[in-house]
Amino acid sequence: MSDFSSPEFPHARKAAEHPEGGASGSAAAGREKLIDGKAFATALTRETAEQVRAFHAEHGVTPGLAVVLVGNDPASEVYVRNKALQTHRAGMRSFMHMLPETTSEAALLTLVDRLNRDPEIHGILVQLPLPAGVDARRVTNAIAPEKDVDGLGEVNAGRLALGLPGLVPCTPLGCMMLLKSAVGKLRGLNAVVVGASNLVGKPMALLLLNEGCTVSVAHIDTVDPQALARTADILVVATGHRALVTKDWVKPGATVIDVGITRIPTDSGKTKLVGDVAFDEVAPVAGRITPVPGGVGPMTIACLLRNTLTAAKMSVASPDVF
Ligand SMILES: Nc1nc(=O)c2c([nH]1)NC[C@@H]1CN(c3ccc(C(=O)N[C@@H](CCC(=O)O)C(=O)O)cc3)C=[N+]21
Repeated sequence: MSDFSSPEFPHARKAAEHPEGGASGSAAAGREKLIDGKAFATALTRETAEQVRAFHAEHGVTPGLAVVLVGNDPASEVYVRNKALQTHRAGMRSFMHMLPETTSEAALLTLVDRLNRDPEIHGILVQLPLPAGVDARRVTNAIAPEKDVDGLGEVNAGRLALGLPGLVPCTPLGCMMLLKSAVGKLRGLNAVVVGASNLVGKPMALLLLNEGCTVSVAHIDTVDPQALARTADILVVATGHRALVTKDWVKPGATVIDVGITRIPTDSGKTKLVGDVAFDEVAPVAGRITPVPGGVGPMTIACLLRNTLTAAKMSVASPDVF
């Protein structure tokens, strides 16, 4: 069972094992500062796969994840296929529903209802954003709370706000794991979350609060987000504005978690992924920092698999949580 106040961190490496590189900007110091989300995610998924095997041996149940994608945005399709691949790699079953852009809200609600009743499915994720004309809140909320592996429905969001056990949104959960690994004890630290979305910013702020941080949230109406960010021992950035956070936003030694992912064209005619943090100038100032790609993104998928296993475990334990 997930516990908002004390998530398990199976691969947490203590901060002591990672001596700080100081505020110098050498390439070597830069590498030491990196928080390797990709490696962490690989280890976490390996452990999830082991637990899936043990769970199957004990209960004869294989965890199943249903992913619903509406429309044909190429980037989303790649991402959803990657999820399916990883799901199989972890020994789980994957049920893909790729629907046309013209899919109605009623059709989506009918599908979600069917998935809710399907005993082979333990986790349901409806990829966001949904097309205009579909009420995303209504669809998200139609997912049964015990299958809501995105943690975005009102029941799980409410449980997070109350500090009760439940399913935690994957991206913030992944960020917390990386933070625990990089920083160790979070209690008493100043945390600033830049961005107040329901998907990342708000649940992130609540998780940090539940861990004993003093939390501030900067958002679109915040008068001086830079000054606020500079008070942060822990700075989490999730705005979707690339390179928003420059070195002047960061207190020397702070731990910086970059959630943003924007795909931009390169000079050679290809594309590359960049974050919300101007990595090259912030890395020398930060104590520890996540890269993009290879930081938070891989953790999101690893946590989705972990949440699916958690949901499958709950389905056999018939817990009194929901
Ligand atoms: N209901 C819902 N839940 C989500 O969690 C959700 C969603 N809708 N809609 C779209 C966003 C986006 N998202 C990503 C997850 C992993 C990577 C990821 O693995 N990124 C790799 C790079 C992948 C690449 O190369 O394209 C990385 O950062 O290293 C990216 C993006 C989850 N989202």
